[in-house]
Amino acid sequence: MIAIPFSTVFLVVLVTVLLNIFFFPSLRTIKYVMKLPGPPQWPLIGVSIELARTPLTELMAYLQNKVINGYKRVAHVWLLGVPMVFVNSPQDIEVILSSVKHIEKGMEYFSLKAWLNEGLLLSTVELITGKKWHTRRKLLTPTFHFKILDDKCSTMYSSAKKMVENFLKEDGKPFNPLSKISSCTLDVVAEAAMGVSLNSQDNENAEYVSTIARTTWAAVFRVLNLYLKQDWLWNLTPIGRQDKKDVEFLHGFTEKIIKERKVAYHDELYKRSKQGTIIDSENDLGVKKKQAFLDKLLELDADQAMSNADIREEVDTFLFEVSHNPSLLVKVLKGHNPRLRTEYLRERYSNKAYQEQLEIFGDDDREITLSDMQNMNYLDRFVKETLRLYPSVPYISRTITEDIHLKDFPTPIPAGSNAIITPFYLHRNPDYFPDPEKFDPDRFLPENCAKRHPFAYIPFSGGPRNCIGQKFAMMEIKVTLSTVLRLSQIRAASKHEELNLAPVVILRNLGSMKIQVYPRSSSS
Ligand code: HEM
Repeated sequence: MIAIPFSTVFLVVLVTVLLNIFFFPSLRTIKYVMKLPGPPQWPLIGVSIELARTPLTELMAYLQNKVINGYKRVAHVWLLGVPMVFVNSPQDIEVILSSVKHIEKGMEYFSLKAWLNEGLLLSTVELITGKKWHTRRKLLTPTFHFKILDDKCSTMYSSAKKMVENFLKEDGKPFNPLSKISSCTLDVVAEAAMGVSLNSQDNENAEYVSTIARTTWAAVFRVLNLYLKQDWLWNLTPIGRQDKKDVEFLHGFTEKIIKERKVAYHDELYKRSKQGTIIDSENDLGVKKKQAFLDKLLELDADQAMSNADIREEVDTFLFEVSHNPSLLVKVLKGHNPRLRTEYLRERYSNKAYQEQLEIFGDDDREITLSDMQNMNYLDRFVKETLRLYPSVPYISRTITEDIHLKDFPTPIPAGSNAIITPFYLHRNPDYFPDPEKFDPDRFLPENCAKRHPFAYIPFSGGPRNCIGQKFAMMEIKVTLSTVLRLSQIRAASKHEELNLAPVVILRNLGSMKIQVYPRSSSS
């Protein structure tokens, strides 16, 4: 038997491990990235060790010190061989986001893949047909048309009303509203986009909401500890094993929704065919009817244009996106802003927003309509300003497949790097938002917006891969806030200092965020 020296075995193991955990960019990418500005760091390993050690709640401050402050345009850091290029100015961000070339999502999104697969958020351009994302986006865009949303006001209003009733059951005692808001949003999206009643507000789906929170946390943990990228290594860890179970649970939940709607859809189809009316996409006048999201997918399923797995990845993606709204609503309700503190909602701003509701509805407790919403100009600015300070997507990333040449900038951002945009800091750029920490809805008066660069404010991203659900999201937020303001009064019960923001895929508060809710009397 030939004796293999221990040093050779050690070397082979080391190389295998390195090959599994390290990324190897091309020499050309390395050459150009090294020419870009950036903080002092180890070559290629970069900030990997520091990042793995940084607690989630300190991550935003860490990024600010490392790659935002002092870098008006571009800064690079390395993460286990991955070149991360932070792009900080609206002019340069526009070049990336508005391009049809740079639409491939960044490397970091791999950690959501097991759950969301090739749904719209993560899907890229297919190698063979070059079409996956384009085809799906084109298909799904009409399902968020305002004509479809028009019918959804009523669903949104009754869910919001139920949420306020649940708030009021707390009898004015301090409580964390997140789970109640999440259940309300889940119900709205399930009903409005999928045609399924979930009754989450009666506490039936609390596990789904908490599992999403755990899965997104695990996804961020994995990116920060990038040596866990390989599935075999990830599945060896306790967090990885729990994550696998969670993803199975989330998939089971969506499959149940699809199955339920499928039965109802085919029943409807059967009834119509018996009555001699066809359930197709044209109305009596021969005008193309807009279909809601899940029905559109089921129609394609019936035509065998989409498989069960295709439908599930889209439904998973849309249900995941639901988690943006609760995170935002909590921030609005809690009113965490250093300048305004606990009096924020009760006093100046909420009074203004409430006065607007009074002007529209008076004492009438009727449902809200789309045309009411068009008159809520102040509420609109209020929500936009909240999204400026607390964009629920604080970090956007793209894999760069072709060099990007920025205007008046000596070095290209080379193909093979990851371009990163941070709306959280972009929205705090004093060149575009003077005194950036000040909460001031009037920044969004038309005359003030007209002067601003269009890519200085991008809570819903921009360009071809912007948020497909933004009209739906804005509508739901406004219906919910209008209902909350009309029916109740809110006080923040925890202090601004107790806030602990962390980018857990979306921007979450890991600190305390209790509120107190009282009925709105006509005199208040
Ligand atoms: C306050 C609420 C929301 C905010 C701030 C928000 C923000 C965003 C942002 C910034 C992106 C781009 C992400 C990236 O490029 O990595 C995005 C994408 C997306 N959003 Fe939203 N979103 C919200 C609510 C929703 C809702 C309610 C839905 C669906 C019902 C939705 C569906 C999507 C989808 C499918 C994409 C991927 C689009 C694509 O890549 O083509 N979003 N969203």
